[in-house]
Amino acid sequence: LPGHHASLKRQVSQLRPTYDFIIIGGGTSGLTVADRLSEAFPKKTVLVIEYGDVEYAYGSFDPPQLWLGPPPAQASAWTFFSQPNPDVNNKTAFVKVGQLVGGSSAVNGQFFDRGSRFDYDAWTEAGGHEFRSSDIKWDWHGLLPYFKKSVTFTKPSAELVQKYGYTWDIPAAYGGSTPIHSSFSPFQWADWVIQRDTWRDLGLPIPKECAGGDKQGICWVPTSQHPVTARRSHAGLGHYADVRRPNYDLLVKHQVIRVVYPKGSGKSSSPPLVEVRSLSNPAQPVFNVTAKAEVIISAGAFHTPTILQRSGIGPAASLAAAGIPTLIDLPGVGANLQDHSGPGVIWNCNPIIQLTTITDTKPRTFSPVPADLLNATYLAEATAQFNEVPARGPYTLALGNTAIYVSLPRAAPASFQTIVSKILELANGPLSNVAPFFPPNTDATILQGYKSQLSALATLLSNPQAPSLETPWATGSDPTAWSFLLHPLSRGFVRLNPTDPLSQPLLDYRMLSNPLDMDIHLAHLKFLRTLVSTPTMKKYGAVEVSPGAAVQTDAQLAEYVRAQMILSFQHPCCTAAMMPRSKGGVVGPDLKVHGVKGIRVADMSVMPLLPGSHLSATAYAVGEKAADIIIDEWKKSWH
Ligand SMILES: Cc1cc2nc3c(=O)[nH]c(=O)nc-3n(C[C@H](O)[C@H](O)[C@H](O)COP(=O)(O)OP(=O)(O)OC[C@H]3O[C@@H](n4cnc5c(N)ncnc54)[C@H](O)[C@@H]3O)c2cc1C
Repeated sequence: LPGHHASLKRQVSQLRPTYDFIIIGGGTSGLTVADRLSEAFPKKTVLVIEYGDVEYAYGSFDPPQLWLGPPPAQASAWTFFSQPNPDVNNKTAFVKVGQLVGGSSAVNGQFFDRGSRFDYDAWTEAGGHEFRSSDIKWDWHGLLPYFKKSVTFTKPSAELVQKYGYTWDIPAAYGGSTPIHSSFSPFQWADWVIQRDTWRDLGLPIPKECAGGDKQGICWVPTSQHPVTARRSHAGLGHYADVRRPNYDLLVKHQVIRVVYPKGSGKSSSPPLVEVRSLSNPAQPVFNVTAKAEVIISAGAFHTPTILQRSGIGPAASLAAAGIPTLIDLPGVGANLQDHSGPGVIWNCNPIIQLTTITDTKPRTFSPVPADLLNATYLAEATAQFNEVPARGPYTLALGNTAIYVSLPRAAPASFQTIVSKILELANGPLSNVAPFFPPNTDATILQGYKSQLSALATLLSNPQAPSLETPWATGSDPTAWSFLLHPLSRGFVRLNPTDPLSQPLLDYRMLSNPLDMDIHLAHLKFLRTLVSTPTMKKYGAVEVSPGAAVQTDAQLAEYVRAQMILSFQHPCCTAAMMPRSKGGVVGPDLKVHGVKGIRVADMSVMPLLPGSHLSATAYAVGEKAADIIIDEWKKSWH
């Protein structure tokens, strides 16, 4: 990112006396909101306060050498280890979060998909009748215009279409012209056809477009990538660096401590002040920045609830434990943590395995394959290709751009009804039936909201068109089909560290605390294990390596899940959920925090339920919709 943008501020002394809007967190959703508000109100001022810096991001796949080794120590991402998960052999979740201008969009795997229409419809269903009367709708129809607006999709060249068979449908899914780019990589590994043919053998449909709400079968997923340079497109570029607007300031290397109401004004008077501290000069006293209109918190699923809790907005007991006076007892702040998780199924295929040995001179069936990156010459070549303008080669593929999406009725025709009935039993039963999935003394409003969520999830999981399993397939030495549990039933939480509330929060994922998640994992795994019998896998001599022939019974498979599952696929969310207050919610459909004035939340923490997708496309859409809601409201009051 260009470091000398006129609006870039490094000291609070460089700020204006006041701002109309203050946005906390210069990440995916936050910068989207900032861009739109500064555009809509040229005479009003917008300040974004960001913890990290304006810098080149180490992404998941750039610089490329990171792919194979551990990432170097870097300032551009936080790494978290959760508390141990008792139901998963006490394993801890390892989670990364972007800490720079652009937030997680600047370091993620660039897989740029959206959930299915049913995932977003479930948000409305979970909100229940309290939200049904709202004019603001967060269902698929309410979000689609913002999905479309939030990106510019560029269709691939005729040559790439010919080579790989990429498909898309612009009217169904795209049409926007925002400088956040979605395009297809110019590269595929040669063995990608094994995946395609295997999935085809299973009879899965191949939709022309999976971003238009109907996401079932074998999907091409674009990459968040510039169509010409083939390099990462992210919020820091599209919603900050590319924007030249005199009313838009960005303060970097400052941590927002809390939002605080001016003395004597009380929580009902708006707007609060934002208290910040310098990270580059810790000796500097904390500083209050004044917002004349409102404050929007967009610090992501871990830090948004932390900032609210430091502001005295959260569960009274944990605030007290951290020595923070309660402004408003809102038990849902930090609760409802969800993430994608799952184990993989691994095969050994003759033509691929023979390539894992660099010195192997046997004739190749496919070339190149990811294992070639173990060869220093190929690695250097791939790196050089990535550094060309436009970039070429394997690193432009980032995380990959295909996955299959399968519903529970399709994956487990014989058992899905039993699973769904058990979920419905919980949804319709007493609170005491769901209480064991939560820590002792969990507030009744949270349990009530959880029952509403279960009801919506039962609808979702019984829908043959709504995916419950995502499988991105990693080729390479051993082809692996990862089994993403798209709609988890277990809930974790994020709490302030009571001994040091300014440090990183404590995460408790509580994975598999609802044992029905295990039933769904088993259903997914059993489905994936059938792949080995497809004609394509047989043709390549595939043998299941893991779970392996010895794992047959449900009990053995469950042990396999506990031993092998990855606890976070880097999609934490839902910790300031858009649910009624009576259901443990934190914000309403207008994204205002329940019970206080002048504070909204706009980021991945507002989702009540995790959609069946990677999250960045939804984060942009949430930012776009949040901005529209805010603009609409202030336009009315300023005219
Ligand atoms: C390693 C990784 C891989 C991923 N892969 C993919 C993928 O391939 N595809 C996909 O779609 N999604 C992926 N995701 C998820 C997706 O990128 C995120 O869910 C999404 O970008 C989150 O957006 P957000 O606006 O909620 O938060 P973020 O974009 O994380 O923004 C939050 C911002 O707030 C700042 N902040 C936090 N606390 C404070 C504070 N106290 N004061 C000031 N600023 C603060 C942070 O520094 C950050 O910049 C991945 C994420 C990670 C981390």
